[in-house]
Amino acid sequence: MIGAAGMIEAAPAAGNDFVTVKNTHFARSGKAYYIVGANFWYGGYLGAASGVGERARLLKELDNMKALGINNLRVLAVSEKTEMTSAVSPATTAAPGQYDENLLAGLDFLMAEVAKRDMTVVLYLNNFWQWSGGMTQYLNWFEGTPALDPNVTRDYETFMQKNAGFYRNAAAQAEYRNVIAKIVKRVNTITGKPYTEDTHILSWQLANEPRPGNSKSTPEEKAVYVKWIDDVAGYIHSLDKNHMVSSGSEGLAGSAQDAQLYLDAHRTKNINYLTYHLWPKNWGWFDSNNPSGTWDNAIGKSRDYLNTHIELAKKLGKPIVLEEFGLDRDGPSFSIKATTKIRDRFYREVFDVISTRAAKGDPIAGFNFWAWGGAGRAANADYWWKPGNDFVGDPPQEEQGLYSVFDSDVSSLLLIKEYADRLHAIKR
Ligand SMILES: O=C1NC[C@H](CO)[C@@H](O)[C@@H]1O
Repeated sequence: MIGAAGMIEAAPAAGNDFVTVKNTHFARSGKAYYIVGANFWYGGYLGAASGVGERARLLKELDNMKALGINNLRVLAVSEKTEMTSAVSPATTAAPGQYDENLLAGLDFLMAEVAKRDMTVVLYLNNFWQWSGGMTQYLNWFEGTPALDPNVTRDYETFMQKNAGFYRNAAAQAEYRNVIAKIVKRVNTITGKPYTEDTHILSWQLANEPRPGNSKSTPEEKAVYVKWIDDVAGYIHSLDKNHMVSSGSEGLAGSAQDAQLYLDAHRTKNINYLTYHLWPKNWGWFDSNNPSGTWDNAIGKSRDYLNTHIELAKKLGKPIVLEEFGLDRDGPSFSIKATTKIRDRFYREVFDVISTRAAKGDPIAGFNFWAWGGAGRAANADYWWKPGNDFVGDPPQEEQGLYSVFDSDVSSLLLIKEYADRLHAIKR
């Protein structure tokens, strides 16, 4: 369609209303809206017209996800240029005020194609981790400290404690707000539509997995974190009256295991719904070199984690989205040839808890598995990403194949389809 502005307009999609919160659920065009989602951090990268862009692949990935019943994508909106080898390049912003228009237009293209398929997108505006530059890169710009790559320092506790300095650094926060305004107030160069008017954006998200500090976060760090979430979410709402805002929190694992902190950080009216993530291997509950010996521990703790957060959502009276979860391939192996029997069993366990409690009316808004690898393939024998390689579900700070769900993982895709159908069938 050629719109009045002479711009190419996406065909009007079915549900042309914003997703909103209705009591403790999502609603859209008067109906319940459940997220059956994929993490697709690189969706905007594939949409670029040149350089890293692979628009033909993007269209195929979106069609394949749509066919499975996937209706939502969680996407990195902004990356920061950095010296760190564990980070993606190129980056959306090379320095304060300098932007890569090719990548920004890639996000435009993604949003235009998402609209044609009536999907929705959660766009996160920063990253607590280093794989897109993120908060440590802001501190390099404004504190002059080296951007810290935990893959190099092997010291996550120090990384997390120093990264929390981002919330207190006034110059970094000012630039972060400039970047937020750059994206939120953008006009899509493909459709001519302002992002604030795009009903296919489900929400803006402060960052990927923001944490208050490390596992020993102090009361002062926690107070700074709670205020940061409230202030930045309020700032986004001041720019955009239409869309929801979420934090991107992992839940208790990202809140120093402090439930009161998680509640305090998400009580504000500026946070419209809750998020949590589930990582049994990352958190040491599951040892993929000893699967039979650690499975019971992993699945028991995972079920507890799921149910605990649904209960926390009840306490706050807000919907909650499980927006990341994953497990590695059998072996363990990064190879696409490896089977995924254990991961499929884990996915089914997670889906069963989510779909059963959603059907009962619990404040569940859906899930996003981590992460869509699709047609992407690891390029190097050591499975590490290098500039120019395919993008897969695993960002550059992890082996390419660790948690990705590829288009050849048929058993996993069928499982996702099975549970997509279940969630979409829930009537509220
Ligand atoms: O946000 C995230 N959570 C866990 C993923 C897998 O380890 C990781 O790749 C990503 O940084």
